[in-house]
Amino acid sequence: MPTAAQNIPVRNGNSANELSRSVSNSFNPTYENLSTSPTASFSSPPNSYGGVGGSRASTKQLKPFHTQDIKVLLLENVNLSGQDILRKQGYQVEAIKSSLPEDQLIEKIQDVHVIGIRSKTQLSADVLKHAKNLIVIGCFCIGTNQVDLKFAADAGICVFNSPFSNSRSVAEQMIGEIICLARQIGDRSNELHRGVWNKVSAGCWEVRGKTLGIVGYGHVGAQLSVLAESMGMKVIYYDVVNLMGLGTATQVGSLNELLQGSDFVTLHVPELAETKNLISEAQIAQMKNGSYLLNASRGSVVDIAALIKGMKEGKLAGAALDVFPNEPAGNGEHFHNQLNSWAEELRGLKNLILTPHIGGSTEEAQSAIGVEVADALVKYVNMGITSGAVNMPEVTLRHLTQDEPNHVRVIYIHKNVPGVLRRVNEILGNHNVDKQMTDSRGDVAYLMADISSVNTSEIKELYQSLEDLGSRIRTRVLY
Ligand SMILES: NC(=O)c1ccc[n+]([C@@H]2O[C@H](COP(=O)([O-])OP(=O)(O)OC[C@H]3O[C@@H](n4cnc5c(N)ncnc54)[C@H](O)[C@@H]3O)[C@@H](O)[C@H]2O)c1
Ligand SMILES: O=C(O)[C@H](O)COP(=O)(O)O
Repeated sequence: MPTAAQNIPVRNGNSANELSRSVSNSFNPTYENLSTSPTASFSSPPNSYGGVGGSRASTKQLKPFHTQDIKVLLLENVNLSGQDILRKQGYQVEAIKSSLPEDQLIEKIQDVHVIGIRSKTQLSADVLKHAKNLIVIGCFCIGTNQVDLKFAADAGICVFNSPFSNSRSVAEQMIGEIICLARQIGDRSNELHRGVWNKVSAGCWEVRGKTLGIVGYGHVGAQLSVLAESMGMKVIYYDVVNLMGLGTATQVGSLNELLQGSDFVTLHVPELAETKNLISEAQIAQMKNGSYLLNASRGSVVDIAALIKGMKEGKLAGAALDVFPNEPAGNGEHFHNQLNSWAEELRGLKNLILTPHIGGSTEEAQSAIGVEVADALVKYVNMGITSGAVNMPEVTLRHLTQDEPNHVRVIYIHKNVPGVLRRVNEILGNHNVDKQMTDSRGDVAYLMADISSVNTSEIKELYQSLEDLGSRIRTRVLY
């Protein structure tokens, strides 16, 4: 088995590197040569990568093929911490600061193996169907609503995110905004920036003793709950799941109960069909007169026309919006009616804090997310490990060691239908299956097996036999 580029026979005057590149260019199983490996070379990992479990000295680093062939596209200014991890693997990394218009995204996604995005880039089925080589998507953020997770799973594309690394940052922003709204600090600051001294106390309040109503008591909501209580606020929350309240926070039985009892309402639910316009005219009508509404979840969760009405009528004393139904691809002067029809009207409202989706935008959060998601991508690309995946079963195996030179790791993503394991094990059965794990999630199942005593020619045969099964979604053989 070739274990390094220099061991590969040189054909047609090509250098070993050129050869290894040419054999591994096609990553998609539907392509000739393709593969995820039968014809590929093994390259030693850079020192940066510690692998999974066990001591570094004994771990055998698996690579799907020559790392230089792995193309990674990172959009939306993914933090350098993540870019560095991927570059140190030797992958080809292109990093772009903004998201891309759909036509450019489709063009670029066609030949990448890995894509990293944040909340803005829409990876719909229409886009993903062009991604012929894509094996994995990294959402360098919490939300994954921007990705068609089902389409991706059915196409054998694994999706990872960072479930909580920016939760604290969002919670702290909420605390800052709650105080700013209660004291009208945004308006006073804007006035003074214009040269106007306007010292008022009317309609300005302490937050101590006021009730905060949190809708969605997950990672962000729970962090916020603790911070708010420490400032002397009473916390109630509404969630579709029964959850234990932190401190003295109390769960209420309905959204209306929360709206009726809160001085401040903050929204921390995911974007779902059920959360679209969760807060509209009828819900605002339930809120206390002179209360405040804050949304840092997704733009679809609040009906903005209803919010504008509530603000103009004085039902709401203030609001803070960090997210919007349509958000620009990058930085610049974009917040006008062409983007969202009510933008100018919003800009004219008093005691309304508008922020450009920065809830998770802190140095701490972005650098932690960069490391977390890039690590998950490397483990998936190099070793097939799906721990933390949001659309595939979570499957992992103890690592192979240097003492196991003729072992290969087989990954078989397949339709979750009866009889597949029997057929796969018939194929693997000519070898010793050292360890194996399989799990399913919905229509898709993921099998990982380490088999021993496999020679180079057998790898291709093994691969082809698995590819020929009708249940196949994607086969990868790593060695
Ligand atoms: N503004 C930002 O920069 C920023 C940063 C992080 C997260 N977010 C958004 O905030 C959302 C929440 O983040 P999180 O980490 O707390 O998510 P999470 O998954 O930990 O928590 C979400 C909670 O909402 C609950 N929920 C779901 N549907 C609900 C409904 N209809 N009514 C009430 N509760 C419901 C869930 O049961 C869960 O407890 C994310 O999905 C993301 O869209 C925004
Ligand atoms: O889903 C998230 O984590 C937040 O909405 C932040 O998204 P961003 O990384 O695009 O700022």
